[in-house]
Amino acid sequence: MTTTTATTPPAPATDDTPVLTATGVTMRFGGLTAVRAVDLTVSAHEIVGLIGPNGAGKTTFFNCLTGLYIPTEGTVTYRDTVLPPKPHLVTKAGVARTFQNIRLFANMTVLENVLVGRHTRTHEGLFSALLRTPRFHRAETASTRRAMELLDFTGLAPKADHLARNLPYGEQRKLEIARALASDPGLLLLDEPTAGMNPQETRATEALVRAIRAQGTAVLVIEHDMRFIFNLCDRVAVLVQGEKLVEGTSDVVQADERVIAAYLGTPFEGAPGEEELAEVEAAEAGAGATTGAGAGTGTDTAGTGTGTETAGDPGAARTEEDR
Ligand SMILES: Nc1ncnc2c1ncn2[C@@H]1O[C@H](COP(=O)(O)OP(=O)(O)OP(=O)(O)O)[C@@H](O)[C@H]1O
Repeated sequence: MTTTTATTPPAPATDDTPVLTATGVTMRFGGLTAVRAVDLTVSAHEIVGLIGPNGAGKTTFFNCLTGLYIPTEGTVTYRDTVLPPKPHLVTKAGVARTFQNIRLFANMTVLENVLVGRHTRTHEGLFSALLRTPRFHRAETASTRRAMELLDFTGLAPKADHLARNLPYGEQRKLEIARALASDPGLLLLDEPTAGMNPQETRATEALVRAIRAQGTAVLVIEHDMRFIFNLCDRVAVLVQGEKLVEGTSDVVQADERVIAAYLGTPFEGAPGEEELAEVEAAEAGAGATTGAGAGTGTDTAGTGTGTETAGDPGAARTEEDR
């Protein structure tokens, strides 16, 4: 089994083959154009960031990529095949995602949540399941083995039997990622994976995303934490009022005056991450804690006590069962 560590995995060999190609994607809601003629590619082994102010159209763009919305105009292809406008078929094609507001099955165990994410990769029908055929048992065993590998990978294996709703907030976010990975995606879309996390959890998530890429899955990530984005991403695209303003490496985007004016404000001083590093190291020294993408912090950073709410958007906090 593979376990992630805080050590940064070596960057994989460059591969310019695009896995995702969005061309001229436009999404209108009545008179509002939320996304306007956006082009974006993500290559195999790339980590690409999508940033922009609130309401810029980032999540709407994700929804267009993943079949939740049918774009008013434009096309989205994954490995040269146009993606169907149905979320489960998009997942089956190889594109998985997490949501800004955590969507777990709160009353199912951690392992069961990941097994749900496996369903697009299993082919056993209802008949086979009802009769509990040997073929069904073999498929079930293989799914459980893969789910446990993913829990090990994300550091959640010791909590496989816990109910999802009892996990601390940061671990719920990790579980969402483990569940998305269960469909064996070639591209993973993460919508604000560190929202509500403390610096230690954010750093662990950064290591986890690198480890995901090292295993061959490209990543497109929306995030408001600019240090996370600029430390992590090979390329960053900036959306403002539905349009792509700039796209480039972290250095190029951070220095772009239009991006500073529209979104970033004052440029960073000093190397990104230094402040967090000092903060994390102080916390770790104090707590004698282990670090690493796989190490859950056990901290309920949302401060909700329930483990089911999101910090940034409490009104929107919900689980699959709430809907
Ligand atoms: N289903 C919808 N119907 C109507 N308008 C919508 C819908 N979804 C999003 N919008 C609008 O589209 C615009 C873009 O919203 P979106 O949520 O994509 O922005 P965002 O960049 O993800 O913002 P945030 O960073 O706050 O999550 C907003 O003006 C929003 O109100």
